[in-house]
Amino acid sequence: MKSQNAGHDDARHEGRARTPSASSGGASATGRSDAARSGTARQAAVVHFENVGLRYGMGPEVLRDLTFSIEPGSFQFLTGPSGAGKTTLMRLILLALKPTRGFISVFGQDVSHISGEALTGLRRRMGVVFQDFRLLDHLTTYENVALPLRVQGREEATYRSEVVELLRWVGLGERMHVLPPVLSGGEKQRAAIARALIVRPEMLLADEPTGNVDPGLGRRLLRLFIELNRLGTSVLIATHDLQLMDQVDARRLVLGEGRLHIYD
Ligand SMILES: Nc1ncnc2c1ncn2[C@@H]1O[C@H](COP(=O)(O)OP(=O)(O)OP(=O)(O)O)[C@@H](O)[C@H]1O
Repeated sequence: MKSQNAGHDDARHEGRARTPSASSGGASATGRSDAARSGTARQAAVVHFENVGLRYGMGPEVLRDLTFSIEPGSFQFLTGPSGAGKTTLMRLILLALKPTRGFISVFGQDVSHISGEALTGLRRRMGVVFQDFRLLDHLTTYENVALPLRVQGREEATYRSEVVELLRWVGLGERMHVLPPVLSGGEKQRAAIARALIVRPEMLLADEPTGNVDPGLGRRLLRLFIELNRLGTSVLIATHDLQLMDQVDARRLVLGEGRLHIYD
């Protein structure tokens, strides 16, 4: 594995993005400038950050000069000590926070001056597993997982078997008709994962998705994320769990002291 400070990582990411002649410097044989190629790399990336900084209120900068891309169909872990800014970075990607400085694009779209409607459209393309699950207590497990499909306006008859199959897969077949308050922490986590996966998102963001489950189930959930990734979804998993990360030879984004280091 090699480490690179994400702040000096542009050339590698341009090479990674599927742009012709993206690895050489200056004007290329195609006649396109570095700036033009960089623009294409941004458009090709699912997420692109350039010199992004974030501070809460008048506090110190929590994230500094983050420059990196998440490519279509890629799989990566986001890690770093407690308080390093993993959740903050996820919230920036989710467009729940605005950066204090720098540039962010999501699905090729500059999000600095985006309308509320366009923002909702971009968010719908992402599946999210929050650390605190965010299940609705008055809906059953089945209804929670089916909710994103209902919001899309789909008829229950078109998705019922899909939802039931996914619930069985995550081991909640017997718990689909109960309300979240009676689920265990691990069961809530699996329900939250199923709800994120049911829409087959283009990008999945998961904050500590195996934090409340035993190692066996953690491996099973990891396999589910890998399978989703094989089907084309870009996956970003924030975790402290070294054992989990050691099971996959995946890229690691490591936050420390406000900076991002990337290990491919
Ligand atoms: N809403 C907020 N207002 C002010 N400071 C905040 C806020 N949210 C987070 N912070 C601070 O920003 C820093 C990064 O927090 P964040 O939750 O992103 O870290 P983390 O890496 O996800 O931590 P953990 O692994 O413990 O979940 C911390 O110092 C935290 O105290």
